[in-house]
Amino acid sequence: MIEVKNLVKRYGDHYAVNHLSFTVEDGQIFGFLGPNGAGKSTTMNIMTGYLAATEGQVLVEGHDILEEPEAARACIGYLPEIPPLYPDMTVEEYLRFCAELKKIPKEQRTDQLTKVLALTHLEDMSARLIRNLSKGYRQRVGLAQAILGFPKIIILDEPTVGLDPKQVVEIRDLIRHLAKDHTVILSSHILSEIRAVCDRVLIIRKGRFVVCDTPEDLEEKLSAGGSLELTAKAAPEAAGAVLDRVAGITGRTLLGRTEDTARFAIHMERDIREALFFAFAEAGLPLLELRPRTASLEEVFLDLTDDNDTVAARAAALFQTSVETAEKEAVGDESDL
Ligand SMILES: Nc1ncnc2c1ncn2[C@@H]1O[C@H](COP(=O)(O)OP(=O)(O)OP(=O)(O)O)[C@@H](O)[C@H]1O
Repeated sequence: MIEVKNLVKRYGDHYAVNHLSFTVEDGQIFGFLGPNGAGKSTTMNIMTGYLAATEGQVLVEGHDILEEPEAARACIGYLPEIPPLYPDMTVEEYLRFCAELKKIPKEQRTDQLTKVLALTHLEDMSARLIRNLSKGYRQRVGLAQAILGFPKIIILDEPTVGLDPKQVVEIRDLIRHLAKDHTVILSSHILSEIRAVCDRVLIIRKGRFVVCDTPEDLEEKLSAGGSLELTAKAAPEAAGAVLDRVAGITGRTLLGRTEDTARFAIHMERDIREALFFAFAEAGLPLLELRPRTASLEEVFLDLTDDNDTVAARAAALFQTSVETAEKEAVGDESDL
């Protein structure tokens, strides 16, 4: 288990990680999702002891990463965003070197190497110089070093970045395989990636906790809050002005527009279909369509991580993760924009 408590990483005035807390239970495939610059790599680097936090605490299997770094790091295998490979070594030389650094007992090294090469489908490449490997194979070597020693927790920072679709599928299969005996934490800014393999998803934005749930519950909660799709014969601004006057709307997103129509997703705290009907009628703007909608995780993610702080705060409020935090963020983060 990993417990992250109130983690802060500041660079000057900039918060790369801003009071982030979460727990990863044993046996999970835990996805760390956020747009570029959200703070995923920074958090992972702190969790693995590569970077010191400004404030907060990380406990790995009960060991504080700062106070008992050896014990904590012994539980973790880490594939950083840029794996530290030595191009002049062969794959086998490099992995033997890593096994030594990880203090794997000598008599176990050959056996472990064989297993890890098989798991990452690198058997035929073991005698190749790393400099002569393709990007996909290099990524596998990085993965192989993370798995060596078969630590309890395996942390992978963007493990499929730059890989072709076939390689992506292979890495996903490997992650699922590893998850049978290990806790796996992986980061990505690609939602489909996380959805495909993860039991639980933590979404962060600008270094802050947004929501943590199963992919299915994330979708369900957004829909359960009540969501409608509305198309009006009006310019988006005019339709938006009508929506501003209707009570009970917790958020809206413009989904599309044509020359004379605007289509919105409306999130509501109660059934407001009648009120919408009368409001548009009163404004003389015909409602062309009004229907319930279910949100895809893609939309949940886009809303939650929207560049516009108000949109993101409203989406976060739907999950009731912390309405206060969400609202504070909407007001307090203007300087980050
Ligand atoms: N050494 C540093 N000095 C100053 N700012 C930094 C440093 N490292 C990271 N940052 C900033 O901290 C924030 C979080 O960066 P981080 O690399 O953790 O994000 P990320 O979610 O991993 O993004 P990506 O998906 O692009 O890798 C960014 O705004 C980044 O510019």
